[in-house]
Amino acid sequence: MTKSVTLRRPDDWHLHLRDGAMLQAVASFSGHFGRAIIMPNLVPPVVTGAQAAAYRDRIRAALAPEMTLRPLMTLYLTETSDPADVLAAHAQGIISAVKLYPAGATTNSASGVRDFDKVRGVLEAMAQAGIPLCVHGEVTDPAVDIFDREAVFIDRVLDPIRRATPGLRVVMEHVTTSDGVDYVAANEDIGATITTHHLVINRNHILAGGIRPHYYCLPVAKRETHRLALRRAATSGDARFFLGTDSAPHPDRAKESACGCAGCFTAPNTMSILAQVFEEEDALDRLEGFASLHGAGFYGMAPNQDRIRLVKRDTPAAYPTHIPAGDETVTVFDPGFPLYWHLEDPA
Ligand SMILES: NC(=O)N[C@@H](CC(=O)O)C(=O)O
Ligand SMILES: [Zn+2]
Ligand SMILES: [Zn+2]
Repeated sequence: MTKSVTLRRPDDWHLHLRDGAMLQAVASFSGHFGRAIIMPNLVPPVVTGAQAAAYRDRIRAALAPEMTLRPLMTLYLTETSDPADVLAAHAQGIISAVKLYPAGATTNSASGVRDFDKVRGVLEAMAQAGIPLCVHGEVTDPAVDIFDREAVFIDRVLDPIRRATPGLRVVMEHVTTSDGVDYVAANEDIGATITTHHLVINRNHILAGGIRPHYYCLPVAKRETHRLALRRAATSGDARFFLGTDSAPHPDRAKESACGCAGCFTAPNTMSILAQVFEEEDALDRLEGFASLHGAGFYGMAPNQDRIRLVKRDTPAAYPTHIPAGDETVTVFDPGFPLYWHLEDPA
């Protein structure tokens, strides 16, 4: 008997679409989502409401008319961000959230925050207005081991910010550790996105038997116990955990380098991989919550009205291993197993 699962159309609560030729190349691969929170770490970053509106329009123009994706924009928080501009952009419906990058923590984060006291005014205004703060949760202290940077961030930065700013709604983006999962599960006014790739790979995939740049992302994948904790959280039914693919395309040239950059491009095969993961966890009935309901609930939005169907067939689903992007190529995330779950859209 053919296995299948029908879901409300899923949303992606953490997505990088880039700009220019890369935007043109990758946008359609996320076209089947209902909505996506678009990350603002362009060069230069999306800092003002006007920049966010212009970027939103470039994204809309890159999507074919039949695509369902609606971009939900974010502002990149800097130490000089103007609370009035943030509030106005939200009041005008241009932005859905603000993104906090600790300076130097990840791709294009140089304009991020060094001194968290400097953004206190913006965070207080956001708490008042109910604007969520999306956080890249890693410290940048070179003395802290890269595998510990998420756990240390919770103690040194995230928890103090939340205590100092009651009512601030925080999304711990791309949570990668059991420490992160436990912190979210124990608190209110907080949610967490979990990526597709962190449900599949642990740190061995990056380093054992040769260095594999296409599995390198930030936060870096941790040891197996953490991957298992993420799987439990994603399949738990707890509404604080929801899908944010963090699909983050880079040209192969930039990843296959002596100093390769961080990011996995998972947009093309995310739904097939997630169906496989949830089937392995005997939790296919919870995929809809994770991918289609919990995130919308956190952001105070209704679920999408229409549905998609995932069908398990005898033959693997076809997806490209690489895609062209201008003069470059981008490698699609390889989960390391064949994908028998096919996306049927509409259901
Ligand atoms: N996740 C990544 O490894 N990279 C992201 C940035 C980010 O989300 O931290 C990117 O923009 O390439
Ligand atoms: Zn990040
Ligand atoms: Zn990201």
